Amino acid sequence: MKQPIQKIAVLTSGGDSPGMNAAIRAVVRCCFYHKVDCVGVYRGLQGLIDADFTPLGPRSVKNIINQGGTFLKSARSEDFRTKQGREKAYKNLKEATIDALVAIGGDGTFTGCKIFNEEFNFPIIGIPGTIDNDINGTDYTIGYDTALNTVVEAIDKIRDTANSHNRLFLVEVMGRNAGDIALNAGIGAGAEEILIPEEDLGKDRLIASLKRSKEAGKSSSIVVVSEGDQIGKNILGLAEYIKENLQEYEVKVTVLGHIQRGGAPSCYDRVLASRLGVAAVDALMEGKRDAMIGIRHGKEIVVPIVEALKGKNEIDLKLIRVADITSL
Ligand SMILES: Nc1ncnc2c1ncn2[C@@H]1O[C@H](COP(=O)(O)OP(=O)(O)OP(=O)(O)O)[C@@H](O)[C@H]1O
Ligand SMILES: O=P(O)(O)OC[C@H]1O[C@](O)(CO)[C@@H](O)[C@@H]1O
Ligand SMILES: [Mg+2]
Repeated sequence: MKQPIQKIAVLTSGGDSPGMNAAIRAVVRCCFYHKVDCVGVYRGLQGLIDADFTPLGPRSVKNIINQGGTFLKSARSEDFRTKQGREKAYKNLKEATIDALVAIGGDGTFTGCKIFNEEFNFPIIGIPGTIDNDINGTDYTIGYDTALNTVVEAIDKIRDTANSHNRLFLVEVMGRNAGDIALNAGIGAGAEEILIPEEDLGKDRLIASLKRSKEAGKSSSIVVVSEGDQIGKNILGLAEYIKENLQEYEVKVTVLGHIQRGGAPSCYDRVLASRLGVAAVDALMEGKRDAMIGIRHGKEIVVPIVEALKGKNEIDLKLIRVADITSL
């Protein structure tokens, strides 16, 4: 018979994302609700290897629902990629009498957790926390909505100056290999063109489209470029290409960078994080293992971790059409 869970650890791993604190808070308070102990792990999976643990109670997580970043800190751990590192992590978990783990992070974090579970049969539930929205089995990841709002606000400001000077701006946004941020923020900010890894626009089509919009009477242009897009990977090179092939505009480049990962979480992300945090602990208490809690059609769902790792949610092709039509 399985031992009942008496102590749950929680960690945040990979790139931080707004709402991670709200998720930790929900996990801690749901542990309290179930009368099980909760332990925070500092610096993600690396903290398991270094036994960097701290006890957490409901009051340890006061006043953090509105804070960006993660008070438990995050890390990208090279050690956890090694068998030796993971053995140390397991030994530390056992010594601290921790029975289960809630891991808040992205696809890399879940990959590490899946391997760890296969090796040591250790109960883990994942919560998708990444601005990239690049995880299968959940409509949204924690931090994505806030990042979208940050990007839209920034592009709105760029639009003001682009308009005043009749300029074309290339705005690079994050998303690793996923175009979700670029596509949705691009539509929200009224971008003329959006370059995403899921659709190969090609440089010639881009130039032709920008020429058309100039001829249609537009005085400025915004091109949102996903960092993972093939022709956008070298945004400065792309700017040079546009300068050579489109004399109509003065071309400028803005790389939004890590501003997209910071800031107070939106209400949507706070609520999402709270729901997924509670559902993660509930799932562990119900005996679920090796799974991720996602949100699908507005409802919390339990997704096997292997499913969550089957690539990302497909981009909605209808959105590309919406972007094309609304930028005419
Ligand atoms: N194949 C793997 N084996 C063991 N551990 C892994 C593996 N892949 C990733 N990890 C662990 O997960 C950590 C986080 O992964 P990664 O840096 O890809 O971020 P993420 O969780 O995908 O988040 P984000 O993409 O939002 O930054 C890695 O630093 C590493 O410790
Ligand atoms: O600066 P870092 O932490 O290496 O990571 C940057 C990457 O992390 C992400 O922000 C996701 O957290 C990606 O969009 C980006 O490619
Ligand atoms: Mg990732």
